[in-house]
Amino acid sequence: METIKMAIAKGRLAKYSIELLEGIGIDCQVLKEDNRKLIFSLASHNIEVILLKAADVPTYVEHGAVDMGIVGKDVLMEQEKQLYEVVDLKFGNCKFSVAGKPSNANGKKHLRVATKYPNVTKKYFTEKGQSVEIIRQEGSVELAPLMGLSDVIVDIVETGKTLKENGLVVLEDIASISARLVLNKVSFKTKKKEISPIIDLITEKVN
Ligand SMILES: Nc1ncnc2c1ncn2[C@@H]1O[C@H](COP(=O)(O)OP(=O)(O)OP(=O)(O)O)[C@@H](O)[C@H]1O
Ligand SMILES: O=P(O)(O)OC[C@H]1O[C@H](OP(=O)(O)OP(=O)(O)O)[C@H](O)[C@@H]1O
Repeated sequence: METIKMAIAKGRLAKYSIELLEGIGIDCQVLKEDNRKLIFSLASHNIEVILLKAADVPTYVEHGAVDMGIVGKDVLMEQEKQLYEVVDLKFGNCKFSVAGKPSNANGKKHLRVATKYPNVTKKYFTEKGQSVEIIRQEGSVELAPLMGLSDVIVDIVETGKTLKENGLVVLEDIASISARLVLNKVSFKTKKKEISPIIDLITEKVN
């Protein structure tokens, strides 16, 4: 049996990803130990797990550095990498929205939009025929309209708390987001025997 290499996003999705693997009978105790290791061998199932930044998961999967990965749909939409998206894991639920001050800039000919997701933003407004200037941010995107840097933002909304506490409102919803199981296209063929049972168990577990 060949080893299956799996990438899991650190951060918000890690805990749920580990719970999912445990839910299908894979012992993940080593992943819960408080250390700085990044590669973990789940020997009982011949699986190697690597932990990395969410935004790097599709790169590892596309290049075949790992066979499969767990990552948010937001990251997949932004990056549009060549990989197979096989299961909606139904955790990490949130959405992409356009948000701004209640007295928003709708109707403006040219909209300034602050975001961590320039590609998603560009695609959305292009499809609407709205001309935009995209102002790339690394975080705390909600600040931009408050400080006059942008007219609106495109960001992730989960509970809506961040928007509310900063006096912003959702103006338009763009897409629903949840975590996805993704596969390298070559591994799907060459390691089908090892990968298929895991996909089946995960599919059964989340549905
Ligand atoms: N409220 C939320 N804000 C951001 N991401 C969320 C939220 N709820 C669920 N998610 C999901 O969790 C993933 C982000 O988790 P993580 O904590 O790694 O994010 P991050 O803040 O983008 O990380 P980083 O610090 O690496 O920039 C997203 O890709 C998304 O799919
Ligand atoms: O609707 P809510 O439940 O309030 O969640 C949404 C917020 O969470 C994320 O920010 P994050 O915590 O990742 O910080 P960031 O601003 O540094 O991106 C996102 O960018 C929103 O700001």
